[in-house]
Amino acid sequence: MELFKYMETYDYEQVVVCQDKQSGLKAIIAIHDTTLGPALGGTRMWTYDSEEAAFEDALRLAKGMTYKNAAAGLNLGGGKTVIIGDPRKDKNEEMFRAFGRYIQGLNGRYITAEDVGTTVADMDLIHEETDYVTGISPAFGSSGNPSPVTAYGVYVGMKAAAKEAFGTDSLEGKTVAVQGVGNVAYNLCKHLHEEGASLIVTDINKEAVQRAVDDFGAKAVNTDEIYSVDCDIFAPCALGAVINDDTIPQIKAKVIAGAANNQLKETTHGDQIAEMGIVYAPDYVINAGGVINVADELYGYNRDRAMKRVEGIYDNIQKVIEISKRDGIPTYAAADRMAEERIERMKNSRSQFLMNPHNILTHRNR
Ligand SMILES: NC(=O)C1=CN([C@@H]2O[C@H](COP(=O)(O)OP(=O)(O)OC[C@H]3O[C@@H](n4cnc5c(N)ncnc54)[C@H](O)[C@@H]3O)[C@@H](O)[C@H]2O)C=CC1
Ligand SMILES: CC(C)CC(=O)C(=O)O
Repeated sequence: MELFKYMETYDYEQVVVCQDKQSGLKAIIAIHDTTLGPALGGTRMWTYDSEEAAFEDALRLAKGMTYKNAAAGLNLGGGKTVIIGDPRKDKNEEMFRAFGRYIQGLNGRYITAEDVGTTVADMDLIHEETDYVTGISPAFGSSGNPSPVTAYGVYVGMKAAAKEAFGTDSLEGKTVAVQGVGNVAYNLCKHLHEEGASLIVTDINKEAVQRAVDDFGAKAVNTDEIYSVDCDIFAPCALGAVINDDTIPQIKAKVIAGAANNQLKETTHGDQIAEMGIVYAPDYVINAGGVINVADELYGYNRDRAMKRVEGIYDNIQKVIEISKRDGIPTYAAADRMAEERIERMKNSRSQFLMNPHNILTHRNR
């Protein structure tokens, strides 16, 4: 990858590479755009096949956060971190504290939270070094683990997409195929099960699958079978790029609505599923519940206020569908248009993010 060329093409502001020999920290903080406010986005810890793959993931995820935060109406820009390593084996206290110092060094331009491979306990360690972290333990006046709230947002967004595809937003009797039953999807399955949906699940982690089978009567399938199962709704809730040339011909679902970031491998795949008549709930619109919840910490966390805003994901998915019909474009492009228009409007009134008292996480107890 030619980093500067890539940054220039997609308008990235900053990429910070962090290395701490003692703890083994190797992290990439990507800040895409701070027009709307400080860049807020989670920290993913994952074993990447190459450094290039880690850079690509950080960059793509950071840009996704710019669009997610803009589309959700938050006064936040987009950024994301990836830490290279195995979250089951390579974590230690010094690593997250060293990472916290790097975040502190950015002086509020970037605020972190959980993502795949990181937990509330990791965020608490980061908080030892910086206030620019959300999703820490509720004892600090924080919102805690964002995953259940992300799941609730995906659930209400899925209902809005179902209304478009099936004429009703009831999910009772619908079959939902869920790819990955981790932190978000387990909670999503709970909502779906409670409403009377049938579940088909897969995961590379056998214990996660067994839990969904035991708790929700889900049917388990192999990881490569999930695309082709007979279902009404496909919910990608693992990693990105799963809507691609190989998988699209297998998909029988009428709706794609899930938590995973960057579900479309390329935008052309969004065009293809639209041509097939599939209602696609754009990933960054439907999975904004977690960031809406943690962002509420900037105002002194209020769960009722945050949850009310998360419920707005239903309306936001409807709005995207309306724009898609009005302008004759696929839903992914409609979501991009909605986000870009908001950023553009704000760009006219101010450019780069400047620190002000509302962006400092001073409302919590230490
Ligand atoms: N946690 C949150 O609040 C948010 C998460 N997301 C996105 O949602 C997705 C899921 O996030 P979490 O539930 O937090 O992560 P998680 O790590 O708890 O769950 C992901 C699950 O996917 C499984 N998985 C990985 N590769 C797989 C494959 N090829 N096939 C089947 N299963 C596979 C993993 O074993 C794991 O159980 C990620 O893409 C994340 O970026 C988006 C917004 C917020
Ligand atoms: C987990 C969220 C709090 C933020 C994030 O990184 C995301 O929405 O992908």
